[in-house]
Amino acid sequence: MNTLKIDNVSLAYGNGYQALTAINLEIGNGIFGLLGPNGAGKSSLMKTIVGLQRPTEGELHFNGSDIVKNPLDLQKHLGFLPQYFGVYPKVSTYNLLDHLAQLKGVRHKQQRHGQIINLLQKVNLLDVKNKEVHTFSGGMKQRFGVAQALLGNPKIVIVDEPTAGLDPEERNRFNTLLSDISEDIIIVLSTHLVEDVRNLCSTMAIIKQGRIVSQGTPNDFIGQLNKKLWRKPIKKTELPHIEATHRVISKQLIEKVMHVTVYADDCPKGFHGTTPSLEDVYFNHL
Ligand SMILES: Nc1ncnc2c1ncn2[C@@H]1O[C@H](COP(=O)(O)OP(=O)(O)OP(=O)(O)O)[C@@H](O)[C@H]1O
Repeated sequence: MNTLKIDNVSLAYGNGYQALTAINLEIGNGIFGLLGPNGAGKSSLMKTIVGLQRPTEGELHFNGSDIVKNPLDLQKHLGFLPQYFGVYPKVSTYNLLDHLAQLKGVRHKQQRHGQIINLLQKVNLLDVKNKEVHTFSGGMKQRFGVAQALLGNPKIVIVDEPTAGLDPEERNRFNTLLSDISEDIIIVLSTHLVEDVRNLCSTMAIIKQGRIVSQGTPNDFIGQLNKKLWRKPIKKTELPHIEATHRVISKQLIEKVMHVTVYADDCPKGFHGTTPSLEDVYFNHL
């Protein structure tokens, strides 16, 4: 079992901006979802974990090792899948993976070959191993991204907004792949897509303005809202009054009719009970 322990971590940038405040998280094998809106501090936390930023305060340990003092103790076990890839040089998929594997320290040619073929099979790109990556579709590029992140058998993989821009089929395929590889390693998934967290993550935290506002399992989160959410279809003109008198969690257009969901201990007049979703939890915390 791998462990990443984040104790009381704060980060202020050079201009004085406080991006993270007193973050405490303990993460084990499996997919951990870090959910938050744009600007909440997800990338700042990822950069601090991988050692690109030194925290202003607090400690980080990976498998017992102090990774603020010795970032390499995490970096040599790290795979990273960024949101977007840059432009690839005009080399084949196989050769690019071979080059990246060498950079990751996989020295023996035979060992590299075995790993690359195995990974290409896993991400379903073996048939196109001689094609250049820049000719791939978005989904194929993301699967290539998984293969490069897994070179050198990492113990922790950081994934930043991985399904942005993928069609539903590719997104499904990608999520299944991520789920398959997560058994023996830590995957930290940073995203603002609630559905991905719901489908993939065994544990999760919501980050807002640099602070963790809640953490637990998706089911715990949803359980907190049981029998607390009420819904009804409304005319748009009714919305200001409802917002002034209720705690509105979300507004959704269904077949052009606005449906409003509110939080309350008892069912407000004219509303009916609705089953909470992780999205409701997210909106409730924001
Ligand atoms: N180098 C920097 N110097 C100063 N402020 C920064 C720096 N990098 C990020 N910030 C600020 O820190 C805050 C958090 O940014 P961060 O990129 O961590 O958010 P995020 O949750 O990853 O957002 P997004 O989903 O948009 O990438 C933002 O207000 C951002 O402007």
